[in-house]
Amino acid sequence: MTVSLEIKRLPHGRDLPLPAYQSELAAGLDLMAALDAPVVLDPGTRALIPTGLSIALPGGYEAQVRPRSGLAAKHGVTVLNTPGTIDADYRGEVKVILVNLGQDPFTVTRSERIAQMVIAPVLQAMLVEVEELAETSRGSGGFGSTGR
Ligand SMILES: O=c1ccn([C@H]2C[C@H](O)[C@@H](COP(=O)(O)OP(=O)(O)OP(=O)(O)O)O2)c(=O)[nH]1
Ligand SMILES: [Mg+2]
Repeated sequence: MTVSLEIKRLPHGRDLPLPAYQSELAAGLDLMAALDAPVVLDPGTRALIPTGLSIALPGGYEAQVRPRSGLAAKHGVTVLNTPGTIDADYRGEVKVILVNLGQDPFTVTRSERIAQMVIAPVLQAMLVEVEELAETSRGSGGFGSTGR
């Protein structure tokens, strides 16, 4: 299924290619770092990485900013707030909060693919406040109540 997405390259990202699906049926558009200078992520630290892009999603959709498994598996580098949420009414720059959970410093360089953006439908809930909720057999059991 496809949906059209308005995307704008910001001045500091104008020379970078647009994000792209890396295979025919890929779910995520890879996002690149639009950095002027490399950023060193020491172990246990995070950084807000610009992508040089802003987008206008159609109403009823969100974009999720997710880690790339290669960076996570090889370097322990992931997206801190995964999945990051891009609201349909956000017009600012898409940014990625990278965190280094590995043991070695990791250097992020310009044009490096740092995360991926998945476009997904969202429902907004219409809240209906009640005094009592419908009963279920689970009830308030959770957090391992069914065993390991
Ligand atoms: O990984 C992310 C997460 C968010 N955003 C942008 C788009 C999103 O629409 C906006 C707000 O994000 P969110 O709602 O997660 O953050 P908040 O802390 O609740 O900020 P706000 O009060 O602006 O909603 O920030 C990003 O660029 N990258
Ligand atoms: Mg918010």
